[in-house]
Amino acid sequence: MTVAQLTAEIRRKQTFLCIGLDTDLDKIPAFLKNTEDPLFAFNKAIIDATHDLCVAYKPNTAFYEAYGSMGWMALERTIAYLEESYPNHFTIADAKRGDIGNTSGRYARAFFETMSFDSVTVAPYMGRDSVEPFLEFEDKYVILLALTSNEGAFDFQVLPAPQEALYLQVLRKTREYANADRLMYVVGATKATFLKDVREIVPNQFLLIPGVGAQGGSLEEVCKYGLNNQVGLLVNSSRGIIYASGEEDFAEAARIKAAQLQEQMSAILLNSKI
Ligand SMILES: O=C(O)c1cc(=O)[nH]c(=O)n1[C@@H]1O[C@H](COP(=O)(O)O)[C@@H](O)[C@H]1O
Repeated sequence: MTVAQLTAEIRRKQTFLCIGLDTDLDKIPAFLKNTEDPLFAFNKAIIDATHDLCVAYKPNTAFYEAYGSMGWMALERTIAYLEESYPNHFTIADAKRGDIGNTSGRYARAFFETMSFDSVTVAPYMGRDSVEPFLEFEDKYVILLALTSNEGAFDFQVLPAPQEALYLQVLRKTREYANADRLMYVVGATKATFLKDVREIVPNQFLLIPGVGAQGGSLEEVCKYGLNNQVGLLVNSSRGIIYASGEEDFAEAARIKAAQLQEQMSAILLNSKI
């Protein structure tokens, strides 16, 4: 899926919501746990209940890797189901990878070829040759960590390096990478005011914004500083949507939470005339 198609879907559906599939066996409803593939059964129900309210899904691979081959199989089934049933949704493998070039190339193959994700999250710490192998794939995107939502982001990401904060240098430097048009960036919703500086360096790139919902970030603040004239945002919520209920009504409860965010997004798009 291309960025142009993603933007068209955002406009058509009036939503830039990404739903995080951080599917945790300890949190899913008890009645699903005895089924043959509980992680996939949960994901399928959430996806079927919310697909018209969002434009993207982001499984975080940690939640699947934690269960070994059973978890990885559920991840494969989830991406295959999305590709088959909802091919107009943008898919993000939240894997936060990045290694020497030779190894990054294998990670890229895992997520873009063996599985058919549209994008993968990548840590920029190892620099150009750790990121560029991911950028070689046509119509596939790399979402680079710029300023993350957690408290520890202040340990390194904002340090002067030396002229400006490291996360701003990450943005500036990576614009020079081969196929930089396939780069998107992560900025945490908990750091919404920083988006002003981010947008000065990357006015046109898509930003993935996690941290509304369970982490307390504000959608209004994110939009105030982060929207561009093509929208340019994917705002993710995981726990705040998928664990709205731990009972049999979990999928309907997730739909209600997703609908609340979609309505707010639709109103923001209308007011800002984007
Ligand atoms: O790359 C990410 O998606 C990510 C970056 C970041 O800075 N903060 C962050 O929370 N995330 C991920 O976004 C999701 C947030 O989940 P909730 O806090 O439950 O909405 C988790 O999968 C996190 O790993």
